[in-house]
Amino acid sequence: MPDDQTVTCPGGDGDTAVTLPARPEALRLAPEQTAVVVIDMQNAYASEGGYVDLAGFDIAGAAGTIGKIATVLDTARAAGVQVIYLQNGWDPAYVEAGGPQSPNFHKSNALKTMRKRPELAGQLLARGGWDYALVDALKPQPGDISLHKTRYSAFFNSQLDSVLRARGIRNIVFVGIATNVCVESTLRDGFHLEYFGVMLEDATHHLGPPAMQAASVYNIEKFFGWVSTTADFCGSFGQSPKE
Ligand SMILES: NC(=O)N/C=C\C(=O)O
Repeated sequence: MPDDQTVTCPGGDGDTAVTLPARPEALRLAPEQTAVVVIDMQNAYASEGGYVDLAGFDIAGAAGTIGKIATVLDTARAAGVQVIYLQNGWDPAYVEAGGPQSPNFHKSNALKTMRKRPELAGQLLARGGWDYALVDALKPQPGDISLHKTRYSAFFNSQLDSVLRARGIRNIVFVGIATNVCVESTLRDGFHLEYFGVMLEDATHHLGPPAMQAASVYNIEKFFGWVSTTADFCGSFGQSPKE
């Protein structure tokens, strides 16, 4: 019977389900129908000398998310929750980025930074380069899935939807950078594709002023999904050892 305090997500009425404390409601989640999606934990977004640092954003808070995400992923793997990494960027010739006919050409701060500083051309978010690579502390483990994306939403022109559907996964736990850009874009698209999305607020980091993190948390809690924490995720799924 549905109640206002707990939402039973797909699979959440089965024997394996755990209760994840979250806002505005707790969630009943089955590990085998849940994935942790790690958004863009690349040097570009989390390391000094990476794209967002060079573009002038404050990345001081980004390092703190790395340890939180590592803890979440250890717990997820032990509980049988699928881990999926996304990496944002383009081919080294930037064909996938689009030219002047694409809004991405005009809005991507990576492309704009490279146009302003030609000595950086070919370095930012180019597949195969350091900037595109995942941070050393968060390398995929056997059984994890790695996917590429070329725009903010991980659902757009990627394999994410089919990878999830092929495994019967309907619930997504989001961690990564940036809360207000790629995390929120993906969670919103997931909502429209009927995925249940929950963001771990202390395992994400925003781009721009702190109000951006608060705005995304508000949007997600109020309109698109649920918000929880690393400690609550680990407390819930840590009780759920894989068979
Ligand atoms: N990963 C992200 O949220 N990216 C945000 C901006 C960009 O990629 O330019």
